[in-house]
Amino acid sequence: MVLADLGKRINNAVNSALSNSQDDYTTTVDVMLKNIVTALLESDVNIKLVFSLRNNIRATLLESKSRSVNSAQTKKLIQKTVFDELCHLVDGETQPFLPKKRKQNVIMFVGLQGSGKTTSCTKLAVYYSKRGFKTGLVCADTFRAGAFDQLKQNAIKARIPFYGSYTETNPVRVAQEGVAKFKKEKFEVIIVDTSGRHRQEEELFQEMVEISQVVKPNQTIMVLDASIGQAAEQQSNAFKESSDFGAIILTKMDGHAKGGGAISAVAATKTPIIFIGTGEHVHDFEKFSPKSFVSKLLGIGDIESLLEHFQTVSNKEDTKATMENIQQGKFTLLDFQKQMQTIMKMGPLSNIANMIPGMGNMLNQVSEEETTKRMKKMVFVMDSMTKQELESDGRVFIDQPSRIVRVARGSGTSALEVEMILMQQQMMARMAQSTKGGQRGPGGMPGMPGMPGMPQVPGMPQISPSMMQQAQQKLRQNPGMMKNMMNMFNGAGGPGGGGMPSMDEMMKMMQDPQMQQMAQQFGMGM
Ligand SMILES: Nc1nc2c(ncn2[C@@H]2O[C@H](COP(=O)(O)OP(=O)(O)OP(=O)(O)O)[C@@H](O)[C@H]2O)c(=O)[nH]1
Repeated sequence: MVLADLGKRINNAVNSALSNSQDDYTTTVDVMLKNIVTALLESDVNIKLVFSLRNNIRATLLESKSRSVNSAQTKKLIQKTVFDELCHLVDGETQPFLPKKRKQNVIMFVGLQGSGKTTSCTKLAVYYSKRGFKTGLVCADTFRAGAFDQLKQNAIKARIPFYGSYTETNPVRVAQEGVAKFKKEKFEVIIVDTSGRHRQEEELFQEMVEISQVVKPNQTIMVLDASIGQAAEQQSNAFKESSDFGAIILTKMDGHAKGGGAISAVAATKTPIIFIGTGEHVHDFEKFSPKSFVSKLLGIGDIESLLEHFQTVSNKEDTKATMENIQQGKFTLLDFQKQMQTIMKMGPLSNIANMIPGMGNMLNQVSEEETTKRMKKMVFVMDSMTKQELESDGRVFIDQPSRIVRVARGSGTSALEVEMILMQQQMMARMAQSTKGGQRGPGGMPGMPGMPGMPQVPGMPQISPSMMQQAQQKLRQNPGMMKNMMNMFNGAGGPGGGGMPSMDEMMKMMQDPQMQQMAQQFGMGM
């Protein structure tokens, strides 16, 4: 998200206030606010909204009894007040409609041409379909040549049933027939894509009114391109007059620094933003919640979104099989392959890293391109294994090293690269073994790819023997560090400790300065 820069600037402003021991409390608050205000205005957030945020933060902080910025209580108050006010800035404070299971929910899309309507229709269809709703897509865009083909291609790729016509030119009739067909077939979510025009024409508004009258949507969603920044407010007001939409999807949040302006402008209209589009791929779609958004913006991480995202891209059957294996203390190469494929489907790694507390800068270590290349190689290696090898615990390769050479040849990699993958799978298998019998739960995040073995996040530098030696030397020179680390691991794994850390524990460790120092020495950025 391009908004990372805004988040960094706000963070810097807060952090320098927290560490300021020279100025008095009021001056510290004012300097912090000046920096936050400048950052928000430069991100195209409406000036009135920015000043209201500034006044609210100032009033809350100056009302506080404590006047020393050094007190832990004041520090907490500063952080909490800024966080809450940023949430308030992007919160429409209205609850959107939520489709109900075993009911027929019709959702109609409206928006200008090129805003990302068709793409978002498919993304939403995939979202609901992955959550067990029987979902269908109707293309009522008869205006743009190729619109039906676009929706059809997207729908086929995503395996979503669709309806449209190459010959019918009346969009109202297509919408009516499509919805009627899906209703008859007991579909639970029926999404209707309508045509967009390049400007807000009377004719377009009339068409939307007519379609709405025949399909009687339970929810109308307006799609807005975030790159228009605060102009989003004016555009959504213009649409509101003819189409009573109850929710907004903001697209192209990946490509524009003005996204913050668009979100706050829309929130000011009290229409809930339900999703944001963060790329062209069908899975580049995030459920919008003010807290999650601000957490990610400030680099606090957002496990909720990560799990949401994982649920959308993962194959339920595969995840279930892997979880069953882990519970029995197994982690086969096939499990590893499936997890890798899921990670690859999760979209740009920087998006994922941003959701994990403390991992936002992981990719600074290795470029995104290089990371993806390494991950692809891992998938190629596993694709070159036989079914029997994949379903094994990996020891067949240790017994017959000639298999390693064969796989390396088949995947265009080296024997060393194959060995590295086997080593990673073995490490995960050992962790699975340690969780056997449910004594400590699966550890890490259930079914979360790569998570049980955080140090093996693909793309992160591998630990070479010489790095290990250096780290050991550093540990010998600094026994306190070792003790601290041991304590952390011994305390992990729930009551009794000594086990695999849970996700929460893992996150705490990752944020611990000593752990971060350790990780640097091992050549792994956190
Ligand atoms: N980067 C990025 N591109 C997006 C996003 N959503 C859609 N797009 C791209 O925006 C372009 C327009 O998207 P469409 O879905 O065709 O737009 P539309 O609103 O249906 O357009 P009409 O059918 O002409 O009204 C396409 O190239 C999409 O791939 C997003 O969230 N991020």
